Amino acid sequence: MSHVRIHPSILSADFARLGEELAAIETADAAHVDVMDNHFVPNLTWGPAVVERLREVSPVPFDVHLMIEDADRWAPRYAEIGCESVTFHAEAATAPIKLARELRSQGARAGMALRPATPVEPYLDLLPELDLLLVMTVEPGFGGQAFLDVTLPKLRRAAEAIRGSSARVALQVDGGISEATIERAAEAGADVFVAGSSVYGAADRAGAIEGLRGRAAAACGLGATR
Ligand SMILES: O=C(CO)[C@@H](O)[C@H](O)COP(=O)(O)O
Ligand SMILES: [Fe+2]
Repeated sequence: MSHVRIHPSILSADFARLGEELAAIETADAAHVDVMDNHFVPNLTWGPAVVERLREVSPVPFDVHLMIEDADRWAPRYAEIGCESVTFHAEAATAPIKLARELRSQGARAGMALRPATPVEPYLDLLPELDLLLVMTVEPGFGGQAFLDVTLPKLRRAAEAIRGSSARVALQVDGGISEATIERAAEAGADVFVAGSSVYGAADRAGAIEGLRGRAAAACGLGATR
């Protein structure tokens, strides 16, 4: 059984057909939903009203990635509308422990994300409060960017800290994940892979998902079975 999880990002989907685009990734482990406010990042997507309706039609759970300021105020709303996992940025949360506890108390998995230049060390004591740690492998804001190899040492240190802790924390990577890069991220210790352009840019979305899953699982030395 592989613990590799593939989360296609609907940021690269056709926004005029989001319901169908979610149906096209039913073999994925979750849909990655990027929420941007044009303040924390220079881009704007959707808010809770749109995400709530999309969740109602989605065949897969929602992994929400909040690239917004004032995360303390808005993140709980995404748990309330039924998103299974809610990830806020460490740089945007005033009280990350309180926020993570609030998300968990609402039944969601609590995730915390780090920009490429944000070190992981100041946050290691928070691992028991989290279900997921997201190491951004591009600067947040846009799909289709090149994977930043400079983030790999941080990913390795995060993986080592998670292995050394009693906390069960998934290690997610997001940005530039493709068949050319996923093995590097898997070898460094990631187990949840966000992929936008490499899944939605492919004609066969299910094939792209299985291709990524197989490569990541092989890189982890686990074989491709789920
Ligand atoms: O959070 C983000 C971008 O800020 C991502 O989730 C992107 O949507 C990933 O897209 P690709 O790099 O895989 O094309
Ligand atoms: Fe994302």
